[in-house]
Amino acid sequence: MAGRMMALLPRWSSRVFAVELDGAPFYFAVQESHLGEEAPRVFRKTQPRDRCYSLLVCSKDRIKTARFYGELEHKLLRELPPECDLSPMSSFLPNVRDSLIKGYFLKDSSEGSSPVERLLGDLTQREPVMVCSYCKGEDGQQWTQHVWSHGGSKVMEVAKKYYVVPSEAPEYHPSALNMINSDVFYSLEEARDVLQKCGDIIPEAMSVLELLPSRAEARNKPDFPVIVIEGLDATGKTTLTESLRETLGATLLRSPPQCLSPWRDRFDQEPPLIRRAFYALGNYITAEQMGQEGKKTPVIVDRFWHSTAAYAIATAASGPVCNLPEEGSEVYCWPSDLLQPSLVVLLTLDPEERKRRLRNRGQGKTNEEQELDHNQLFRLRVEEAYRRISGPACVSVDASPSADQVLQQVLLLIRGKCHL
Ligand SMILES: Nc1ncnc2c1ncn2[C@@H]1O[C@H](COP(=O)(O)OP(=O)(O)OP(=O)(O)O)[C@@H](O)[C@H]1O
Ligand SMILES: Nc1ccn([C@H]2C[C@H](O)[C@@H](COP(=O)(O)O)O2)c(=O)n1
Repeated sequence: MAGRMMALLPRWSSRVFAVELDGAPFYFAVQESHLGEEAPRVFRKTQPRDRCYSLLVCSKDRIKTARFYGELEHKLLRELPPECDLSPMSSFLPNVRDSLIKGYFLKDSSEGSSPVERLLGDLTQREPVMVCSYCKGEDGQQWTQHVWSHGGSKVMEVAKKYYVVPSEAPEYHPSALNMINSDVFYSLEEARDVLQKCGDIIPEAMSVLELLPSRAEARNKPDFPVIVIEGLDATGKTTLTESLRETLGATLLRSPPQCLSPWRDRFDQEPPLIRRAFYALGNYITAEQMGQEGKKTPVIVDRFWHSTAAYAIATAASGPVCNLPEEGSEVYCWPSDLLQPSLVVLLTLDPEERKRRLRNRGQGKTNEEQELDHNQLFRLRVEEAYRRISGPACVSVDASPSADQVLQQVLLLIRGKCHL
């Protein structure tokens, strides 16, 4: 397995490894010769009896890789002894697109014999996982990385050994390397391709594919304006979109569209690659409805591509806002085959007022909505990603005044921009 894995991951010694401990990344690299380097910080934090391992998930089949990454975490949490700490880890070639592979860093602090090596040896044999163990040299400083292989009847053997050295933080956060067409989709074709490839493991994907337009056409502009209302949950989108529908005699649409409701929960359980492709496809179905309805009346849309992209980007990146792809990055560009609304309004709200509204409403929340509550950094990343998306960019409106005042404010914008 290690030989096959190494072929999938060429330039091993040009790779940087990032271990995330308590939300902060620790970087290291490997090299073939011993140059007397000091130990990287992640290893300096270990105790003498700790044994360290890395597991990186990769195969040529990206659906299999994405699904197995999630399953692996559950398997490890279930089967590892309680003295083991599991942290997210990744490996990448700095500034090389699509070079990021994800995995876990494992620290085993148990005393005496531990089942960890047998479990990892088993994984190496059966699954698309590359396992490495890390050993401290006799000088007490130099650490080495041992890439595992399975050798016939033996559970595992070491295929290759490298010296572990500290590495600088990369210029750009590594999560940005794989976002395009893995977290955010820029064409109907790319998103459809993902669902087509998982049809045999997720039968519901076939039902979704049947609802798709045969092709997307961004240039067929509707006669009437199309206005999208965006914002985090409980910022007042439903309240505002319903008032706009009444006031303007408009048609109200949403993304994901009603016809995808039976499968939304199912796709919410899938890893980002599949889940985000599902939401991206929802936008194309809504766009077709916008085109149809926009021939007859103005159209108001509750969430559209800004939501799909902003949540996807903010989830793929971790940590503070500076980890997002830089402003102006192609990640924030509107898909060329997706209908562009006449106006996108982003409702913004003070976090405390938003929580108050959520409490008053008292409905169940999706995992991502709960994350918005618990994780301030995630909320800040979503809000900033919304603001960075262009073509069309969103116009922010303060949603803290009364519902009627917000409506009047948005009507002013619509009349200014869309001549209604
Ligand atoms: N301007 C406002 N002032 C005070 N309360 C408001 C205002 N707008 C909406 N609300 C109340 O806040 C709560 C959330 O509003 P609403 O359901 O419209 O938000 P939403 O953005 O559609 O949420 P979600 O995305 O979770 O569906 C509701 O109880 C609603 O009555
Ligand atoms: N066009 C859309 C709409 C929604 N999403 C995702 C983003 C969040 O995870 C969640 C929020 O939706 P809500 O609970 O307010 O219905 O759905 C998306 O990706 N694209």
